[in-house]
Amino acid sequence: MGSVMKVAVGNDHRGLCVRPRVLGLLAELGHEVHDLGASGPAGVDYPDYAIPVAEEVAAGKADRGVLICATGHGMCIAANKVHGVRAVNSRDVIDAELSRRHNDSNILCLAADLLGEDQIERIIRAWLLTDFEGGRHTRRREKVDAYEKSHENRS
Ligand SMILES: O=C(CO)[C@H](O)[C@H](O)[C@H](O)COP(=O)(O)O
Repeated sequence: MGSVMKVAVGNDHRGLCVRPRVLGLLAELGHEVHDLGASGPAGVDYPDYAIPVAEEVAAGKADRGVLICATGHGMCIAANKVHGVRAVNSRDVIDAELSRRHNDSNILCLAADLLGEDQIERIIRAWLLTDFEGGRHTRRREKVDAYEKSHENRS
């Protein structure tokens, strides 16, 4: 059992089908969930869900974020526009674990169209439990952070 975290969650219309399972899993694991996802089937736009979740994580209001759309790609692209976010789109457990161990990923994006619900659950469980390894990976992450900082407030 890992530590309890605040997890912000977002989905678009294509992620709606797995939303109940994801929210249920996070609650079952004891995490504090902030649900910012679409609750109905009407077509919506993924940036409207990715960016609020990313902003919560970047501001420290949430420790982690989980975003679900059809492919995970749109959510990942949009979330990574917010400074301080390290969003990844993971298709399997090893991929998700490596994104934590080496990249300190703080948002996990998932493809509702390409992954079954059981696979999504396995990926989320592993991602939440895996720690950042630090060491040489910190130096690399800091280079990304430094680039981001040096480009803040540029238009
Ligand atoms: O996967 C997505 C973005 O990467 C989104 O879920 C989009 O909805 C997807 O691109 C499909 O769009 P559509 O309007 O649902 O056909």
